[in-house]
Amino acid sequence: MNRQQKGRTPRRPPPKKFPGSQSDPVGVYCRVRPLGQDDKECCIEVISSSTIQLHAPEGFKTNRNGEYKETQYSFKKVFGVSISQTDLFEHVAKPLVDDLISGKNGLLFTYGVTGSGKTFTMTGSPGEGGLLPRSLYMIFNSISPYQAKRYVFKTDDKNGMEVQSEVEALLERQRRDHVSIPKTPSSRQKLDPEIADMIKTEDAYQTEGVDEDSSYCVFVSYVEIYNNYIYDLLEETQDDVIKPKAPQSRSLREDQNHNMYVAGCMEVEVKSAEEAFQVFWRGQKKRKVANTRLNRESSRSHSVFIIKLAQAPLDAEGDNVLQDKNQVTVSQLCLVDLAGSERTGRTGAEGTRVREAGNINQSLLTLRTCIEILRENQMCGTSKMVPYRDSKITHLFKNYFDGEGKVRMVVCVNPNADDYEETLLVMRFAEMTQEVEVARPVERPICGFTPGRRHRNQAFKEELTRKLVERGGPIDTDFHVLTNLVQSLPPLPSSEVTDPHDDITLPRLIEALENRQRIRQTIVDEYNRKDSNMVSTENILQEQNVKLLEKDQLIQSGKMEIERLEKKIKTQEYKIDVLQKTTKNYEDDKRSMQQELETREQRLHRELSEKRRMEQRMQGMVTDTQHKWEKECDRRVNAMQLTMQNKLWVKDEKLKQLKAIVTESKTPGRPDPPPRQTHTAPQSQPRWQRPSREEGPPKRSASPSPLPTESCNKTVSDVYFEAYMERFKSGQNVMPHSEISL
Ligand SMILES: Nc1ncnc2c1ncn2[C@@H]1O[C@H](COP(=O)(O)OP(=O)(O)OP(=O)(O)O)[C@@H](O)[C@H]1O
Repeated sequence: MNRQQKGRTPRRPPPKKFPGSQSDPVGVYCRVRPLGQDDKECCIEVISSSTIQLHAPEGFKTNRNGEYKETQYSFKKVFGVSISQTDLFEHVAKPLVDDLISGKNGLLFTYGVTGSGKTFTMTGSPGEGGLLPRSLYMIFNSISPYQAKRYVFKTDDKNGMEVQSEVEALLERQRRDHVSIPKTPSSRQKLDPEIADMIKTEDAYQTEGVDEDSSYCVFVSYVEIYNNYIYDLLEETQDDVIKPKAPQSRSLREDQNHNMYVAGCMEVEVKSAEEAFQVFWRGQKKRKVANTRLNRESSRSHSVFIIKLAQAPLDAEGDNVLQDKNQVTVSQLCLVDLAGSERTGRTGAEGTRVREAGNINQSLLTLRTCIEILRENQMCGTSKMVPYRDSKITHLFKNYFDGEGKVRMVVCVNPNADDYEETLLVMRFAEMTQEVEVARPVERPICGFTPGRRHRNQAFKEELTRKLVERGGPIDTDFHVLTNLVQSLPPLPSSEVTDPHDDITLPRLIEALENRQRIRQTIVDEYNRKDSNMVSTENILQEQNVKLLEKDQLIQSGKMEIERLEKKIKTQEYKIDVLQKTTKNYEDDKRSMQQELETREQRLHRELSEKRRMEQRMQGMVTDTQHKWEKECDRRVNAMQLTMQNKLWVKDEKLKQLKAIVTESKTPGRPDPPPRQTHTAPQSQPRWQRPSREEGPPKRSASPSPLPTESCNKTVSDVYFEAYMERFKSGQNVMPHSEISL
């Protein structure tokens, strides 16, 4: 990263434009004054026509709070020490004067540390007039031929302007001349030598925006804001030298167009730049006297010089100012020399000085806060309240920031290293200020009269004079013209006849007279021709007037049509907006319903598959249970069959034994059958009686042994069991033991 890039303050994106109207950023210019004789170290370097670089002086060589040793700041334009007052005026104030004459407002203020050259920039010094005298000079240079007579325009004390008739104005002039009403300094009065050098300038700047069919009038006022109180510097006071009256503070009011103004503030009508500057100087002197009296410095108050320009169209004849208050356009240019920005601690200020510094800082801080909030509102689309009312200076200029004209600021810097810290703060604020946008003022409405009225009227008057001359009009006016005419004719030769035979003198005289007669005739013809030309020109002009009127009407109707269409567009846009919102709502609904549908479908699928699984499981269980029951039934049937077979077998066995017994008893010599073993059948024991542990497991009931040879130590049940097993092995039906009953 190179040195230049390192310290560069990052540029922010351009702010948002005003909705529906064009806007311009606050124009911030930087002027670097030359280093003072006693100043040793310089901390500022102009590195391009729009950038300056601040170098930290010796004591600040370490990086504090992450700041770089060099910091760069960019502005609309940076003027180095060699810039002349003329060039500065041309860049900074001339466009504002152009605007003023075109009926638009402007605000120009100088801002900077004490001693940085604010007053030098605004007021100037002898031989080097500042922006203020140069602006006055340009204004009067442009409007002088079109100025209204004194008191034709009259302020109404409510920030409005009234128009008086020529007669009323004349009466007022006479009244002021005879009654002891304080007079404004006349332009013919000799200029104060102190200021003569400041107002004289070779640069005859003029604006092209002057409307020749309007009449102009300039009013100036000059106020000072000290300790957040407004004082009128042009107020006429009958000062008592012994016991001077304390100056009266003025309040701020809002007019019917919501513009702020200083109530009861003196507005002086001026007819020339010299006169206006004289008024300004009177205010300056008053300021100086107040400063001496109150023991304060001029740099501790803000001074506001307001140039108000009233303009009204001439009537249809192009003769007088139109007597219609609504046709008066009032524009104003405020030239503000702000109090020096400084830290309280720096000058070791005490008591009143601390309060002063506090108030200055407070008002400058409010200015900063207002600018910050404005910028935030514009860049982020927020609508935070801008605290204009917190300070008189911001409250007075509220309209400018709300879109009442161009705002320009000249930041003055002293390259002296001692001012480094304060200059840093000033630079930051100034750079931020240029990010604020101010709505461009609207164009003045066009008046319905034909242009060129003033010239036509003047030409008509001249012609009338000439006609009067020819017809022997008023002597005092036409004598001069008549003399000129006679002088322009060739001189008559001498008519003295000394000799009766002189035939030269008379014919020469006759010839000269004939010559004069011819010239006269030519002049008369020329006049007649011009007269007829004039008539035809007037006819053409009248025709053109009619055409212009028609065009004006067309423009008016066009404007109305545009307005109507704009309204329609707005309505349609509103409808589109509503429809878009409705569509969006429907789409949202549709989307949520589709989502709901999908969720339900998924749930249904899940439930179906669950059901199928359940069915399969139930099917399996049914089959299992069926199998089990079939098996059980089979088992039970088999068991029943076995029981029955066993019973049959037992019966058979019994029968067989009985048969054998019967047969043996019939057959002699046959050995006795083995003694029949008696057994204690478990059945003999009652069913409810549990056998005791000593008795051991319940004994099987004895039954007759099928194999008597082994029956000596076997129980009947053992015998049965073995027989049963044998039968089982041989595949015969067996009877479960439990089913055996004897
Ligand atoms: N660009 C410049 N060229 C020459 N001299 C200058 C320039 N700027 C300022 N000065 C001189 O510097 C001195 C201080 O300037 P000035 O009074 O204008 O400062 P300031 O900012 O108005 O101070 P304060 O805040 O005290 O009113 C004056 O003597 C002035 O002539």
